[in-house]
Amino acid sequence: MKEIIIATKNKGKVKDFEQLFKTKGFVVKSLLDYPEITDVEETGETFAENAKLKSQQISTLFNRIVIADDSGLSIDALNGEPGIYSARYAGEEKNDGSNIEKVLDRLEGVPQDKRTARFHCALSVTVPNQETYVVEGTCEGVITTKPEGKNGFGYDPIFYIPEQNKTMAELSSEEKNKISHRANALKKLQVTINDLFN
Ligand SMILES: O=P(O)(O)OP(=O)(O)OP(=O)(O)OC[C@H]1O[C@@H](n2cnc3c(O)ncnc32)[C@H](O)[C@@H]1O
Ligand SMILES: [Mg+2]
Repeated sequence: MKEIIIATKNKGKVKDFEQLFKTKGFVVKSLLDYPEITDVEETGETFAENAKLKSQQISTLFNRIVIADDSGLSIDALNGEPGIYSARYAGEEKNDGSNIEKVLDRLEGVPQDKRTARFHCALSVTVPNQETYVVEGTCEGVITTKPEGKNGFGYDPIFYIPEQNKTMAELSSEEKNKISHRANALKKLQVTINDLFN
């Protein structure tokens, strides 16, 4: 099995990528396997810029092909917040429950038809000292008035997908990885990854 390094310390993302890459014959390693590596500072202004920062810095460190993911939730009624600040929306501790609570507070009283939102995922793959490829994927949804479902991570429990009639957290991992922003971005990267690893 080929090994691929994902420049993330987010357990929820690692689980998604393990599921996504398992069917493609890859073993996924992440920065959770290298706790000594310090976080890459996300100084970009877009998901794509932050993903590039992460893949380029970690690829140089390992001298290996590295994929990074920068992702988040953009809510129309909040002018696109939390956006690139999704992880730390409620504070530096990056607590999913507190982030959800802050979103629901900010959307208090906003009617159902005005709670549209989308998940964004930018994936960046860097070949050491060579090129970096960036792709993006989104998934449209509606923010619920209370969390529903135990699967997934982050904002999944409040992200309702009308076509599925479920929140992202009510989907199984397999179902999520068919329709998510991460899966939609990875589909655009598949040919490049096959070329790079064969
Ligand atoms: O930078 P890394 O180490 O990858 O970890 P991170 O959690 O800081 O990653 P981001 O900066 O990309 O922030 C992503 C945040 O967006 C949210 N998010 C991203 N993908 C999600 C998903 O599939 N379901 C729910 N929330 C998601 C969640 O709050 C994440 O913490
Ligand atoms: Mg981050």
